[in-house]
Amino acid sequence: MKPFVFVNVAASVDGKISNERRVQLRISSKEDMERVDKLRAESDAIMVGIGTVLADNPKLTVKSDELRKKRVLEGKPENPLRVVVDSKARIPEDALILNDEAETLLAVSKKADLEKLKKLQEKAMIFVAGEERVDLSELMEFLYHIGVRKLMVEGGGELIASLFREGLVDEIYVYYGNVIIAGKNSPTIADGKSLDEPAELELLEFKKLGGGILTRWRVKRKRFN
Ligand SMILES: NC(=O)C1=CN([C@@H]2O[C@H](COP(=O)(O)OP(=O)(O)OC[C@H]3O[C@@H](n4cnc5c(N)ncnc54)[C@H](OP(=O)(O)O)[C@@H]3O)[C@@H](O)[C@H]2O)C=CC1
Ligand SMILES: Nc1nc(O)c(N)c(N[C@@H]2O[C@H](COP(=O)(O)O)[C@@H](O)[C@H]2O)n1
Repeated sequence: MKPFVFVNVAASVDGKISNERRVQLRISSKEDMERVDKLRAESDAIMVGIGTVLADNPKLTVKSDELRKKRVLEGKPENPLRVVVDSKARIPEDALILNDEAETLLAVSKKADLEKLKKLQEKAMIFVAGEERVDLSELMEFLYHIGVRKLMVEGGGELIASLFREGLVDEIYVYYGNVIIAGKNSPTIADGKSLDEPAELELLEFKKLGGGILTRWRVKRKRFN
């Protein structure tokens, strides 16, 4: 069993999610950021890859006081669980995602350094899955087991591509901001190795939002290799 998995990313019109320096760029409009905050508040967990943590140093918390209060009234923690996919435990010990505003699960592989894990254990739950890289299917089963039913994936491109390759994505939201970023080496919505066959999607929704366009897609067929 696995949670319902949806991806949310903001891309330029040319499909980039950052530039060649891989710095955090604001692509979403104010209206889109509010939508993203609602999606976070409705989720049980929010996942990112270590590339995103190293580039952006995100907190992945719900920003609206009202939405956090609503979660508490519903008997949930103020913020969803944060999940970092990080085979070798490269996460800096002072990463904001390890702060005490929310619980964090660090998913590592057997390659992770045990001494570093001992230190990180004070700040995050550790889950080991996979020999070299984190075994994403095993991680999904574990998340379901601990009660995660709705998982939001916020990037980056390499993690998103792996999730598609393994047939783990149910839906994807792409917000196209009104910008062009360019750059052959700029990260895109799905990076890493290309899929053997393209993943087929069904368009569920599109609308103008702020200066850009919000699209929502369902993954029609899950296995591509
Ligand atoms: N505009 C937007 O909406 C967003 C933009 N971004 C941007 O994206 C960029 C970061 O993306 P990217 O560099 O692709 O990094 P990711 O966040 O996708 O992390 C990728 C890393 O995760 C680790 N990993 C562990 N197991 C797996 C697995 N099974 N499959 C895939 N990855 C795995 C790998 O490192 P290891 O082998 O060491 O474990 C890998 O290099 C930044 O520039 C950031 O600003 C990010 C999120 C959203
Ligand atoms: N939806 C969206 N729009 C953008 O323009 C973005 N740059 C991102 N980035 C994602 O949000 C994370 C930052 O979260 P916090 O504000 O620190 O809570 C960042 O790491 C990306 O995953 N998203």
